[in-house]
Amino acid sequence: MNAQLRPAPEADARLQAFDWARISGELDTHGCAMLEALLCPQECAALAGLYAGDEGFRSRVVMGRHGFGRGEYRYFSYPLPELVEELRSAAYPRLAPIANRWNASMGLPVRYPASHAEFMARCHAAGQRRPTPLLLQYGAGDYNCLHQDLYGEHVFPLQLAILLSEPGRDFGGGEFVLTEQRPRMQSRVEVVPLRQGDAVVFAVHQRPLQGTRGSYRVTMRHGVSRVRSGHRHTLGIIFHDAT
Ligand SMILES: O=C(O)CCC(=O)C(=O)O
Ligand SMILES: [Fe+2]
Repeated sequence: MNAQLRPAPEADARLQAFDWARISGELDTHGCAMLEALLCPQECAALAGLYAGDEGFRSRVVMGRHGFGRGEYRYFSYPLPELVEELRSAAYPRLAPIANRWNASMGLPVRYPASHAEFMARCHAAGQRRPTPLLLQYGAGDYNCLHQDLYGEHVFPLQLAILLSEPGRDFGGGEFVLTEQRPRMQSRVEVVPLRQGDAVVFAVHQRPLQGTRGSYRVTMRHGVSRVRSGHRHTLGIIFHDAT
């Protein structure tokens, strides 16, 4: 990798501290893995605080207007806040080998380049130029329906969500949930017990599942259960851009 393609050293070192063999194993087994305390409380508060500002976003979506749930989110504009940009480019090279392994085992031909800059070039060349990292904001009664963050032909199959608020103190309810729909079987649900600053890395839409008769594809969706009290903010880092 040349210098321009290399992720920022600070974010890279922070991610390096996690046990990637464990994360990779949990992704294979469960379709998600936690990265505890990826951000400190000050960083969480600073990021959540951006939500109310007038700058740095390309659009705002009120979920209730689209049947997406209740609550709202804003997509960042480029240039992304430094920390978001750094985490996106530093997390990607650790996830690309997992994504490539998953595609190989699902019989999918797409392979992902080693650096996020190279993957961005692929997205941008295909007209997917709009940034997808976002901040979400929920109040009492809000929720996020099960969904998949697909924004065009090019999809990176893993994404990150970082909880910026502290459960029990800032909000109640509002659990991050994932469902896994297996062919001709009943669906499985997973609740991810995030605390403030924790990240979850999870499958965007499909993942391979090792069965007794080989590997098959399962369909994943994620969402947030009803926030029962208080306010909850999340940072979402999606690696493909949008049309
Ligand atoms: O608020 C959450 O925890 C879920 C956010 C989400 O849907 C995403 O980051 O893609
Ligand atoms: Fe999402």
